[in-house]
Amino acid sequence: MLEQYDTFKPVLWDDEAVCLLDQRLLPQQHQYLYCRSVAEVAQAIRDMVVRGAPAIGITAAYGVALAARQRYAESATNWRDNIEADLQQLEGARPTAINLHWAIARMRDRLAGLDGDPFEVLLQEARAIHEEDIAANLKMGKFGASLIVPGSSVLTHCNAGALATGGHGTALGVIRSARADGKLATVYADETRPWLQGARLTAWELLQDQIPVTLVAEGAAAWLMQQGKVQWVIVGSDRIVANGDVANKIGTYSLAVLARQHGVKFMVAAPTSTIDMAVAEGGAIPIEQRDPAELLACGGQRVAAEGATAWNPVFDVTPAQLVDAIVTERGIIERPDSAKLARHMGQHR
Ligand SMILES: CSC[C@@H](O)[C@@H](O)C(=O)COP(=O)(O)O
Repeated sequence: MLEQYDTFKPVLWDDEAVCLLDQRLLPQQHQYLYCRSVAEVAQAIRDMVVRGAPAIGITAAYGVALAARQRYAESATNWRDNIEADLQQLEGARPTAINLHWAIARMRDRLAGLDGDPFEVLLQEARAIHEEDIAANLKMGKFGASLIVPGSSVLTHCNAGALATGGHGTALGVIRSARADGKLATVYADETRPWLQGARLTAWELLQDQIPVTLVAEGAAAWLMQQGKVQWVIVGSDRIVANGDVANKIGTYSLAVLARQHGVKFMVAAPTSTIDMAVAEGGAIPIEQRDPAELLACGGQRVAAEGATAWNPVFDVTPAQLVDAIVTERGIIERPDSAKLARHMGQHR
């Protein structure tokens, strides 16, 4: 399935290395970065070579396979103890996306019972995580598209596409499916400062699939909605917690407030690997703060006045009350709350 599915592949395994389409360089350059050690994988996640919650989970899973090969070669008896430092290094790469922790926890469970050389088994587990993510996105794309009335226009934020996942995408998976059903009029994409995931990545990715896209500055969203130009905001998520609160790219919360004000529907598309039932409410989600320099510059060029400082949280939390639908590979949760999330995740209350 992996081999046939994508027109481009953000994450690949290539015998000796985890190969990452360097998303810092898109859309101008299409270059793969080869990571041959777990330290290189963790660095690539920290530096945004690969980004998007499911994609960093998949990358880390391949990173665990790399680490196991190395640790087993160093010591066939102590590799299981020694690999723990590698797992922690990967977990520490980015704090908000739960998929990273979910994937490493699954790899940790898998390696616990292994005898002999662990590499092949762990590589298969990483491939399974990768393939399951694509399958989940294809399903949620269909569920999400079923909510959209023909002729609708949508606004998306950041990049929650194939680039951010194993393939197909979450929010962009819904958009791809709705477009294939002939339901979509216009797709608007926020440019998404400061990394410009919307302008650089979402626009590029949609155009690869011949889906026209219209960029807007974040500041244009209120006016776009006031003018009646969109019926849905569709976003992905880095972590959905037990009460239905949603962490996603900074600016998502503003869109949800604006959507409610203007009678626009708000959809979150994410696999169940993004749902963290161990956290009760959004206030407890760790929010990544990145270097203020990312905000003070654009395209590597300082734009802010010398002496200005910046505050750079890169995610925010949208309260569940502002969400009309969470869509996963299992189905649709309308107007999410704790009881509905628990039912969806098979936890009886
Ligand atoms: C399917 S991706 C969902 C989210 O990870 C995405 O919307 C997002 O916020 C990505 O942030 P990024 O900082 O680019 O990793």
